Amino acid sequence: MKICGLTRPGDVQAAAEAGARYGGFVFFPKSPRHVEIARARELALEAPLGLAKVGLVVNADDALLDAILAEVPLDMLQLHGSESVARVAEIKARYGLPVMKAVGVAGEDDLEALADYGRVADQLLVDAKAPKGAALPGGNGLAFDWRLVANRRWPCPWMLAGGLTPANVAEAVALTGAPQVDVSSGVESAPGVKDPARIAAFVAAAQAGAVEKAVPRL
Ligand SMILES: O=C(O)c1ccccc1N[C@@H]1O[C@H](COP(=O)(O)O)[C@@H](O)[C@H]1O
Repeated sequence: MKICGLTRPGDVQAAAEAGARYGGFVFFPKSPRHVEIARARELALEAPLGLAKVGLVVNADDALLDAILAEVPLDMLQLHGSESVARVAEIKARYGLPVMKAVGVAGEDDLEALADYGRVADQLLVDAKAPKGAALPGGNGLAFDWRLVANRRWPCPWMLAGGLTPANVAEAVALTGAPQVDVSSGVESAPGVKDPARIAAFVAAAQAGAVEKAVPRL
């Protein structure tokens, strides 16, 4: 499980204590979850072992990636813009870190891109496609039709994202068979403010969904 958009030390602790395996830091100034590099460094240094630190960027150039990685000890990069397949491969080679590519899904036509990116990325993040004109390419609290990706396999591991909440994540996991899930706005009390109780409820519900998938109720 990944909890994205951590901005305060308490968020990092809450994610780790709930059992999340990944914590995300957003480097995108338009986002209410944006963190400056110095702040992200402090948060990353406080993260307990076992919580992989993911840096989320949107169409970042090398200068920005150089600046982030010079300061912040990240374990993975999440590319959440319109980066091409070639750019994903370039970033992976240049920085030597695992790369997760986010792909927005609204219909069947979007699934081909997942296969293409899946051949170069280490992970795929299958998110809802942002509406035209949206300020953010993700983190909008919008879900897509999960039946589109039910029981799908791609060349690399994948995470389901987009509009997940403590109330719907069990159903999303049970329906899709997603091996991992990612959430941002669904575990907040206000934009950019994570809620420890919602984080704990989300992780517990996602685990319940995985059990439901493995052992369906009769
Ligand atoms: O969280 C953000 O602010 C954000 C900004 C820019 C790109 C992506 C962002 N978040 C990612 O989007 C998914 C879905 O978010 P939500 O759960 O629907 O709010 C999230 O998992 C983040 O990885």
